Amino acid sequence: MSGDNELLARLRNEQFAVVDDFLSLEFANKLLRSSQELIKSNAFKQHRFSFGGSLLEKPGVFEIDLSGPTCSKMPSGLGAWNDVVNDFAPSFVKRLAVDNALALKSGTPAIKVQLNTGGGSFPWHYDNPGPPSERSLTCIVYLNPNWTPGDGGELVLWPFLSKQIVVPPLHARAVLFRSDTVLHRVLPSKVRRLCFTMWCPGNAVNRQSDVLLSKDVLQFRSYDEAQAFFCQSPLQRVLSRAVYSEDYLESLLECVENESGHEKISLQLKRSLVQQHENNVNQIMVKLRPLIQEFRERKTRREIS
Ligand SMILES: O=C(O)CCC(=O)C(=O)O
Ligand SMILES: [Fe+2]
Repeated sequence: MSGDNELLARLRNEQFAVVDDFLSLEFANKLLRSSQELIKSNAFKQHRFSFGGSLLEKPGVFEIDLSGPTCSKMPSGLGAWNDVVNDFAPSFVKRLAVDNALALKSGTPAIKVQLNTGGGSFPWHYDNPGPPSERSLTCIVYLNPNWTPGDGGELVLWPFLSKQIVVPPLHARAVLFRSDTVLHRVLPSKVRRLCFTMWCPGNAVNRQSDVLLSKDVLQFRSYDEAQAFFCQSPLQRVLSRAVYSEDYLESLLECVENESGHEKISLQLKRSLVQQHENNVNQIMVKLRPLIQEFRERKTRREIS
């Protein structure tokens, strides 16, 4: 239990935590074997995501939604994944339910098993981008006993205006973070890479003060004070795409243009993604230009220091 308290303190103070040996080696290996059965029976489906009104494929990323209606009908069954759904995940949520800030809802969280191959990546994003999402805590668990540097597939966390943290997807390692304040991406994976994610919903996410950037909120006495505020507030999501504009676009194109897909995206789709991204950024700039410019400068200073 003291382990849980330490974990919760880290989540409160830093908004993320990396936990090695999160699973026993025996359980991690069992999950790996069940995943291999599921791969053989073609149970993993193409991952899709929406951007600017289009539903796009992430080439090289496949998944099984363990909360979905189809998973009980898997040809070979879920094997050890049943233990995650019925026992491991709900007891994990129960252990962390003491934390008032996360205010986790009890029960089984949403769970996804994910397979990346041949260059599959994720662009910069928040797992909880705003209402109607109820995600409070993300917990990703990696199942890659043979991962070595050079394989790619690292998770990169980017706490607001802070340094990037690159996390190798090592076997039985978990990465936990607040779904509404931790910007992150996944680097292209050159080898087969497995993980599962538990998204735990909370009762206290996306309150008005987390989504509405009013004039009252913007009464800062200094940019240092503003930075300290946005670092810990989900309101950073309003600014993030403009502050990290180049990084968002570069990672988005890297993700959808991955050539392991059936065909390269058309020039027309690429243009419309760039346009949509620029529209989003301009909408933020029109309202908050001085603040964004200052934060962009602070970001650059951090990168070169
Ligand atoms: O594959 C990972 O390490 C994380 C994937 C992710 O960010 C997501 O599913 O939202
Ligand atoms: Fe994510």
